[in-house]
Amino acid sequence: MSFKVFGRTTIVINDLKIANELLERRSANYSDRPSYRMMFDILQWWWDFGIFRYSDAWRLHRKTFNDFFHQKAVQEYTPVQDAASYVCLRALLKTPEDFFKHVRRQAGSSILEVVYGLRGNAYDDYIEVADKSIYSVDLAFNPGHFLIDYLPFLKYAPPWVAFKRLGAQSAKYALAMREQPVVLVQKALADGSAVPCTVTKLLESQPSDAPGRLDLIKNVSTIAFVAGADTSVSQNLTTIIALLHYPEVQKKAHEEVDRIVGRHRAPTCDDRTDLKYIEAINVEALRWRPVVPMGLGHASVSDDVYEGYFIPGSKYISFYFRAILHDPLVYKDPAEFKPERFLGPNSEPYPGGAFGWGRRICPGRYFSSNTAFSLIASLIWAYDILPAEDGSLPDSMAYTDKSLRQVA
Ligand code: HEM
Repeated sequence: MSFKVFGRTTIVINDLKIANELLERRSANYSDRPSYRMMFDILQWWWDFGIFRYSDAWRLHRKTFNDFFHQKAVQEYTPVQDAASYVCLRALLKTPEDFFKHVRRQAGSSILEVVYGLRGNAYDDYIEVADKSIYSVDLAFNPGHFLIDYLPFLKYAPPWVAFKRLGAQSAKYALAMREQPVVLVQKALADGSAVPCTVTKLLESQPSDAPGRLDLIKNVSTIAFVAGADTSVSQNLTTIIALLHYPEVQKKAHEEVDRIVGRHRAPTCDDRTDLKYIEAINVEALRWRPVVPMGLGHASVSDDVYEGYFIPGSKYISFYFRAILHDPLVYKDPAEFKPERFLGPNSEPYPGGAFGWGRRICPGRYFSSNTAFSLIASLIWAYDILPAEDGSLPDSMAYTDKSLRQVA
């Protein structure tokens, strides 16, 4: 399907076969991004390589990021993620009413510790700044939310226009969020108190006079939190909602954890290969309520033809994940939460599209799978997840309408 808004054509992919063909097999032609003018020019997220055009600058950022987050590299971080899950378990016992905050801290604090070596109160300071910037960006990723993405000349609109005022408020936080933690790490390195982390490794491994060195370090470190924290939280909250709505799934998960881990210790990421049912629960959560329901836009580089359809270059490619990941021809009873679909000899396909496709596929997916596993396995081990005392359940469809799916 395609449609035109203010002369800009958007092609919507809603079929797994087409997504695989265009975005995987022909990914050299479909790895560009549309120009996110609101984010770049107004909200000052020009450092975010997730929205860079397909270019050498993007390749350099992506490679640098990937050096720290590829499948093998993330194994080094699992003790940090497991420790964050135990902190969450204890916090839930003390103040269960702050449930959302604790689940968010598990994902956010792991990233901040791995990337900047930040611990304790430094997490709260950072969150305060980041939240103020991320709020507007969630809106800006929604196609069509800001007209400037279709009418770039609006960049010259006067400063009192609503989107400009919003931009002016949140831009200073975007820049502070990128700047402050790296400055803290530099100071810690200077006084000998730095905790080894991605930024210390980058600062120490690159010659201090290399052009653009500090910008690159700031850019790749900032994106880890902004792309990785709330996405993981969304997945984890979806899983918790599913466990409430499907008590039989929770029962099987309890049985698996009791059988394989037992009561004498809590689970860790090292149990991932053995706790297959927990693993399947996390995968099913990604399919059931995809975290980024419309993905991140791709764009074609040059003209192409697919099954007789002409696809011109520079066109915006969007996704309808619900159609792809709830296709009844691929997933039986797609509306049901059934981890079993990923187990056994006739298992259904892994919903990898939830992390995107081709050269732009989410480079944080290995890290986030550990975050999800660590939290859900620990919660199952420690608690029964039950409805409220009055028996009510959260609405399993109540999410916000932002680009990132968030429990309402
Ligand atoms: C449940 C968790 C997550 C989900 C569902 C998710 C999903 C996505 C999706 C759909 C994209 C766009 C892919 C495309 O354009 O084809 C993306 C991009 C990205 N993600 Fe994730 N993500 C998650 C966690 C993370 C984490 C933990 C990190 C970092 C540690 C991260 C870092 C990134 C980055 C840097 C990009 C931009 C890639 C590029 O443009 O080259 N993500 N993610």
